[in-house]
Amino acid sequence: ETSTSWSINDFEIGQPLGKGRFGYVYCGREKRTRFLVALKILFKTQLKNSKMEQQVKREIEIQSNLKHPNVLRLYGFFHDDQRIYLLLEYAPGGELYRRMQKEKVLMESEAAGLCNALNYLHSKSVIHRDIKPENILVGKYGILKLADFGWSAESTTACKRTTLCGTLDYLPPEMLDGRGYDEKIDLWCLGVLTYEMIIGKPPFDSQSQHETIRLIRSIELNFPITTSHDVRDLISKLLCRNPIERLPLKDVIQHSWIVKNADIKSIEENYIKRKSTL
Ligand SMILES: Cc1cc(Nc2nc(/C=C/c3ccccc3)nc3cc(N4CCN(C)CC4)ccc23)n[nH]1
Repeated sequence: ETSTSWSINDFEIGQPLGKGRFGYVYCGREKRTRFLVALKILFKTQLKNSKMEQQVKREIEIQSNLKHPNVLRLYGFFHDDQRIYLLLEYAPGGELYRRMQKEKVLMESEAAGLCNALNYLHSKSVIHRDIKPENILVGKYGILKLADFGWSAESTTACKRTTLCGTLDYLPPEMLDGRGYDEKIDLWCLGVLTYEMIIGKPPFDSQSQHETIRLIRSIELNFPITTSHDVRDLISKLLCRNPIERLPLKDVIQHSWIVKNADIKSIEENYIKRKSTL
């Protein structure tokens, strides 16, 4: 936590983990302590051309003072004449959406952890605005880590990006109607994401984007018969067309399903138990 100024020479760079919008993310290790990190390397020239310096500055400001087990830590940053380096927490489980493709459904406890993260963000008046499996990493014991704050806070470009990337599944009705949105958008996305993690596909999934939009507008919610009553109850209270009817986070984290599933300890215990049965 000291304000030491790091340099790239303090780290051994491992294999690239992925390519973000403005540069690569590598696994890295701090030489002295052998502490694993994820190094997000951004090129200054690219940022300048796309006027993204503000965006990156905001990502750094927001994420560096967020400290929560379900929010990916930004430990610090440094730069040299060509690059900016973000020192991010290393999540050994990889990307959630890849894991969902492999394992189809997750443990209810892991999905519940996200509500705690969201509640924490809103208590710090941060709106994530882009909650979907692509922006979530899997930490130790399967604990989910909300990442990628490049689109949070006031940035209005989020919705353009979401539609650009074609993942309509997470768009709430107010965005489809071009109305304004506020932090209640995160509640809608939490409902969609919880549904997708428990059931294995998004609630308004369909072959055509047109049909998805129709389903979002009409909020046709169908649950498999195996879905537990309490998670149905929670999801139905989050996926309300009218944002003010959505269950506020303070009630979400007291919901029977969350209380039963959310605490980190039970996630760790379940995870270790599950690992031993595999
Ligand atoms: C910031 C960060 C990443 C991270 N960990 C990981 N990120 C990414 C993919 C990252 C990425 C980054 C930018 C764009 C696209 C993907 N992939 C990962 C893949 C991992 N493995 C090990 C576990 N295997 C099951 C899957 C492959 C482990 C950690 C990963 N911790 N902290």
